[in-house]
Amino acid sequence: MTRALPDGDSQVPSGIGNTAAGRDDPAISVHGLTKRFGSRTAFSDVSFEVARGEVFGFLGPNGAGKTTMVRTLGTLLTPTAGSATVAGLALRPDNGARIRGRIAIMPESAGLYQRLSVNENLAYFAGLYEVPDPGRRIAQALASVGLTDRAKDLCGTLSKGLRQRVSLARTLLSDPQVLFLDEPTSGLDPVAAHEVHQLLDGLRSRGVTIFLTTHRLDEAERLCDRVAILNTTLRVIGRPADLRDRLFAKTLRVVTRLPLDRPDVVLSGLPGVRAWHDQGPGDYLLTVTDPAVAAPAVARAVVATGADVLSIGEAPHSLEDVYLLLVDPGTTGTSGTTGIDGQEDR
Ligand SMILES: Nc1ncnc2c1ncn2[C@@H]1O[C@H](COP(=O)(O)OP(=O)(O)OP(=O)(O)O)[C@@H](O)[C@H]1O
Repeated sequence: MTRALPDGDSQVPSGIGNTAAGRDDPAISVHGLTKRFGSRTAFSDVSFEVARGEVFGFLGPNGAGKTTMVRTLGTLLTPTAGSATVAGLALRPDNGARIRGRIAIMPESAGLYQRLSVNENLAYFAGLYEVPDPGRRIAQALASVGLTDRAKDLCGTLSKGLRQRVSLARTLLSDPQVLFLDEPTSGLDPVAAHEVHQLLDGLRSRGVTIFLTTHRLDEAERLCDRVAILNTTLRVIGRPADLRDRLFAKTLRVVTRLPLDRPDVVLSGLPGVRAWHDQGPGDYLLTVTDPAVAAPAVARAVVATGADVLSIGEAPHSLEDVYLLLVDPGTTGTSGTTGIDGQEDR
């Protein structure tokens, strides 16, 4: 699904005649993009690609540049340097209107008129976007977010989760190829957030490309094909599972009822075991090359000493571990990091 961005592939097609590219071309292609506000750098020299139909997560701490990236790719801000294509069009001022015709942005705050009904809000925005056949489009968008029966309610009377759904319906009016969602579940309770996740699953199955910023690592892990971690510069890109494997050594945790008498003798030199240390009485963390090879060997060796094994299993790392390691290395002292040499495009 993803395409590499090889060296020298920085040429963005020029000319307003850059019509939608072929199905294999990326939905978003960013090369060396930088945005500064005066002396403040929001993001610098960022490169990545998002495939068509991909759900791409953009993670980073406060002030990392996520919203600025969304606003830049959404043609609301002009980049300071670098180039990009969005929905098959070069990111240039003279392409702004055409790009906006192919994308939609859902900002962090819903931006709805509280004293207008759901229907009136959507009709207003359909007019603004010059959506053809607005009545049908509004009905479709409302059905997509499960709000058909709330169409006449005033937006001001809706819960935050329902308003977020109206906001999502608004972005669907123009039938976008690429949807930018800036923290779509910010401030929602778990049930409302789950509903938004289900809606995004529905959009994914319809082939919409989704560019999603979030602080919620569980959300990124659950929804995104790939994630990028940004902190002014891009730190890493990859599938959540690949990032965990790439950044952390595999570890096995072995817990015995009583501490082993000679763990150094028992655990050293076993197949697939590279190193070990104890985390407490009868609690051992082993760095292994392949858990499937190491676990049976470790189990046999420990049981052969007469010890009772209470549990043995792979110690998982979460996307949160990856995030903390890259964004704030001081917060992790975890074992077995393999190190990373900065940004990586796949
Ligand atoms: N219009 C602006 N003028 C000046 N500085 C700005 C402007 N917009 C953003 N910035 C600065 O750019 C940097 C990146 O901001 P941005 O809002 O993109 O971060 P973010 O990752 O979205 O943060 P958060 O997670 O807190 O929403 C910050 O230092 C911010 O203060």
